[in-house]
Amino acid sequence: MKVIEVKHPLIQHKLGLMREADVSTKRFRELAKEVAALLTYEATSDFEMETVEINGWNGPIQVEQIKGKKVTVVPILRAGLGMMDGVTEHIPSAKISVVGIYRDEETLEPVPYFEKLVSNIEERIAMVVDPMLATGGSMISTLDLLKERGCTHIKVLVLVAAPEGLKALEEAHPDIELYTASVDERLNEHGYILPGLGDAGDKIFGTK
Ligand SMILES: O=P(O)(O)OC[C@H]1O[C@H](OP(=O)(O)OP(=O)(O)O)[C@H](O)[C@@H]1O
Ligand SMILES: O=c1cc[nH]c(=O)[nH]1
Ligand SMILES: [Mg+2]
Repeated sequence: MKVIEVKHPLIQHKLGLMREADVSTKRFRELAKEVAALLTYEATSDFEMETVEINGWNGPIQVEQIKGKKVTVVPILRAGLGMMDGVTEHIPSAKISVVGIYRDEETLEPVPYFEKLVSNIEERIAMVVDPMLATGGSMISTLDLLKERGCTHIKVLVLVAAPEGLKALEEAHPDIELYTASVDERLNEHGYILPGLGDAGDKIFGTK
């Protein structure tokens, strides 16, 4: 599995602001979107290009365009919705495939509850977004589902990843690429990432 921890100053600065204990819902939501947009910039840097001829102001010219597969963004409900607009800011034509999974607070096991994928998803690059990769269970379950539906080209974007989650994801899905703003230290005894962000879903939706 290719893990890219993006150390760009804008990303690191914004992530630092998100870690403030008293960050407001509004600010957290804005920053989640901004960091997602910056991760998208990095995650699309290997998209294949082709030269095409167009009519320029002074006659025919050759320009570079992105070639080949189209994109579907896959937000994992709920918290993944907080990153979705950051991705579509740069890829406005992307179709959206929604996966609903929550993590059981006692067992930490993923519980799937919703799925609405675009048709012909196998023809698209899937860009899966979720702010937190903790045990990795929710992401592994999502990627299991996407592969069952035929996806072969998957990029994962998370704001913060725990080493434990990265290890589990590597074992389950070694073929994917993961982009993150930070590989944090560890999980605590309740499965929360340290130093982490706290409960990202609650912070984005204001449910606490
Ligand atoms: O790697 P894991 O151990 O599976 O944990 C990470 C998951 O937990 C959070 O979702 P949560 O279950 O809190 O749902 P929510 O987005 O609705 O708040 C987070 O957004 C991830 O989906
Ligand atoms: O640290 C964590 C772990 C799981 N889910 C979150 O929102 N935060
Ligand atoms: Mg949550």
